[in-house]
Amino acid sequence: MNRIVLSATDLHVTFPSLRGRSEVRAVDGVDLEVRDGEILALVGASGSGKTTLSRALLGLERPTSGEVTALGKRLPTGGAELRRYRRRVQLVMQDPAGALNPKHSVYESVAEGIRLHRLVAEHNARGEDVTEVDLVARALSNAGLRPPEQFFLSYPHELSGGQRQRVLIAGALAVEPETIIADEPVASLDASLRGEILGLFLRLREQMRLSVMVVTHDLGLAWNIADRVAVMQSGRLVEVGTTEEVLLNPQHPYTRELLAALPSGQHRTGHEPAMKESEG
Ligand SMILES: Nc1ncnc2c1ncn2[C@@H]1O[C@H](COP(=O)(O)OP(=O)(O)OP(=O)(O)O)[C@@H](O)[C@H]1O
Repeated sequence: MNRIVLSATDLHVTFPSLRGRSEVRAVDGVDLEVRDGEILALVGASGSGKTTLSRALLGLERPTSGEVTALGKRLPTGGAELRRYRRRVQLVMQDPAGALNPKHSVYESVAEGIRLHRLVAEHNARGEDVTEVDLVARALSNAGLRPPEQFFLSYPHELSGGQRQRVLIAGALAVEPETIIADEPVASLDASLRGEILGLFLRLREQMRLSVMVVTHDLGLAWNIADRVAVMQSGRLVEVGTTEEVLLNPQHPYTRELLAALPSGQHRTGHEPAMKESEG
C-alpha cells in the first residue's frame, strides 16, 4: 500500500454556540488518510464540514480533539515547524474567492511563497544554481502557463478564469509541496476549462507524484479524477472507498441521495471521456 502522507484520527472541530444556538460539530470524529500519489475526493453537500476538515488538515483550524499527522509526524501547533508543514501541504482555493491579489502581478503572486520559504537559498545550498526567476518560471510552466515569461507582468484582470486558476496552482507548486488540498478548484469554470484544470491535476500526480485532496460537492468531478472518494455528512465521513465502489455501488443512503441528485444517468455512463489537458 502507498505510504500515508496525511491523516486525521478521531478528529473533532466544534464551534462554540452563538446567541443561544447549540454548538456546531463541524467535524465530528473523522478518520481519514491521504496516500502518496493519490487523488482523493472529499464530497458532501454545503455545510457538511468539508472546508473545516480541510482547514484542520492544513493547520489553519485547531482541532477540538483528535490528531492530524503528516508523514507520521503530528501537526505542529506553531512557529517555524508549522510554517514548514504548511509548505508541504498547500491549499489551492478557487479564484473567485479572492485568492489572487488583484494588485499583484503573476510574478509577484508566485514568488511570494518562494520568498517566504527561502527556496532559492535552499536550492543553492544543495548546489543547484537557480534564481527566483527560474523557480517562478518553472512553477508557471508546470501549471501549464507557457512560455512562462509571457505571464510574469500580467495582472489577474488581464487573464482568463482558467489562467487565473493556473496561477493559483503555480503558487502552490512553487513551494514544492507533497500534498495539495484543492477547494472546489473548478467550480467557477465552464465545462472545457474544468476538463483542462482537472487534467492538469492528473498530470501533476503522474509527473510530480503529488497527492491531491479535492474538496467538492460535485460527484461528477470525483468520478473523473479521483482514485478514492470520501463522503461527508454533518461532520462525519459516512462512506470511504475507491471511486468505483462508492459511486457505482454506494452503501450509505446519503451517498445514494447525492448520486440521485446528479443529472439523469450521469453517474452510470461515465460522464465525459477521460480528462485531457490541451496544453499539458
Ligand atoms: N468559524 C465558524 N464558526 C461557527 N460555525 C462555523 C464556522 N465555520 C464553519 N461553521 C459551521 O460548520 C459547519 C460546516 O461548515 P463548512 O464550511 O466546513 O462546510 P462545507 O461542507 O465546507 O460547506 P461549503 O461547501 O458550503 O463550503 C456549518 O454548519 C458551518 O455553518
